[in-house]
Amino acid sequence: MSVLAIDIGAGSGRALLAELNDGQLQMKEIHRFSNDPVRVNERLHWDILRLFYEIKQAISKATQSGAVLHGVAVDSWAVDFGLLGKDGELLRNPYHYRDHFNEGIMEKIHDSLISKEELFSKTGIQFLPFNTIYQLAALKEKNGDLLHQADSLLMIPDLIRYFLTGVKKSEFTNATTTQLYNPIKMEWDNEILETLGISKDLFHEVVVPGTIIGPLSNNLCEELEVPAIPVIAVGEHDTASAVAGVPALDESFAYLSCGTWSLMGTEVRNPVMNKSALAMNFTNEGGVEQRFRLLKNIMGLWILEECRRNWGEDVDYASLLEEAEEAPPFRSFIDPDYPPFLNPADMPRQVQVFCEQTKQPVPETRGEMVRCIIESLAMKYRYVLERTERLAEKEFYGLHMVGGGIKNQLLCQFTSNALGKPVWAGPAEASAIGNVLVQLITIGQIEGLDEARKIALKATDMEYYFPEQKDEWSLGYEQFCHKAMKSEATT
Ligand SMILES: C[C@H](O)[C@H](O)[C@@H](O)C(=O)CO
Repeated sequence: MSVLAIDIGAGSGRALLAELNDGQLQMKEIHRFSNDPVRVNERLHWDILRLFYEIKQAISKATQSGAVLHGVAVDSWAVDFGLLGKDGELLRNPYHYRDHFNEGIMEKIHDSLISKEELFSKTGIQFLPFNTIYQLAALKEKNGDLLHQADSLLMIPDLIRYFLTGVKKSEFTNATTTQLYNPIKMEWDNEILETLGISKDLFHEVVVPGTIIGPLSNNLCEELEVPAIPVIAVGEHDTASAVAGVPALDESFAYLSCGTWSLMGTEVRNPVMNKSALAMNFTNEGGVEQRFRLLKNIMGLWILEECRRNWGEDVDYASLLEEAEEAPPFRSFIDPDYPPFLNPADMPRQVQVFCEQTKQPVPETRGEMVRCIIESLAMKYRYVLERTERLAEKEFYGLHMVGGGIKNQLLCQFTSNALGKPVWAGPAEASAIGNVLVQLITIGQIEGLDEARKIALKATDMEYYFPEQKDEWSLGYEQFCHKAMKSEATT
């Protein structure tokens, strides 16, 4: 019984054809495509119709390979959405969360409409300026017309699933990232929507991961000449699928999902919505089997990707990492979550500005810059893991690192050094694998998540990193906290 997993990240998408044979997961990547946001005048859009075209290619390739598909499912990044008109048509290409359209809205909302304390007590979600709630408030302020025309709001995977089936449903893990969903009541929070003046009629029934939504639409079956393959809602927030794909054998473990973003935290049975979680700006995003992901967003490898884009894409990663290894250690640090790093015009310059403003040596060479970024990420991982342990009231022996970022072995080693703990790295395709595993659970091939993670471990070539130069890195961490994190010293 084969399934097809479509995983769309901020930079690229992939389709994995998979099945379970004698308890062994067999997977084959049958389609890979780039995900290129499109700027039109000032606005930054996702090219959603192109992404749907690529997904149709993947379904064709899968069926032409002779596989009999018992499920297809999509996962992608969070917070972004599409609006449908009363005719069921997409009103416009969804905005990209890095668009400057949302700037200043979060402060306005909390100064005038609802306090952070009240919003956190209802949603348990971290405050990030691009959360769906602020994107909607920005639309209401700057383009209320569009909201009037709108009949439905669907998150990116919900929207693609609607294109596949014609059925409008919202999936739980992604719904929680909107900061409009109440995990205690397990429903959209109408009081928040009322306060913001956003119609609750835009929102659809929320389904949990493992729900079969329905077959591919007749139109699509005819167009692609494929059977009515069941479409399954999995952990559609890619980080939720990544956490489902973590090959952990312990009930409680620490993970770092490392890609464009770094998401660090642990898995809990109930959301942690106390004063400390609010003060440390942690989030409680929904997980598979109704678990919750207590985590924190860290800006991640986006900073390095943007430097590389600025220096020219022909600059290969390997030589950048070699130059970084040769650069002097602990020369200067940045706080990766310094807000201007979200989408600056010139990332290398922005890193230099941070070092100038904090009176640290300014990285001049690419090696110095890349080392500064990777060391700072590793130190921030320690900073966040210590706070995760405080909130979870548990010390973690080591860290599971998953996602494309584990291909950066220097980052994995520096992370182990900074934490002073072992790092177990793999799988790189955790989101796609988590997507596959939830489909296989849904069609009865695997009993549940715990068994699925054992199967993920068997299917993964794990890499192990052990801490080196512990004393030097502890001193380096003090320098990081003093130089780069002093504005956050209180949390
Ligand atoms: C905005 C980010 O996409 C989101 O916070 C993150 O969790 C994600 O979806 C990473 O792919």
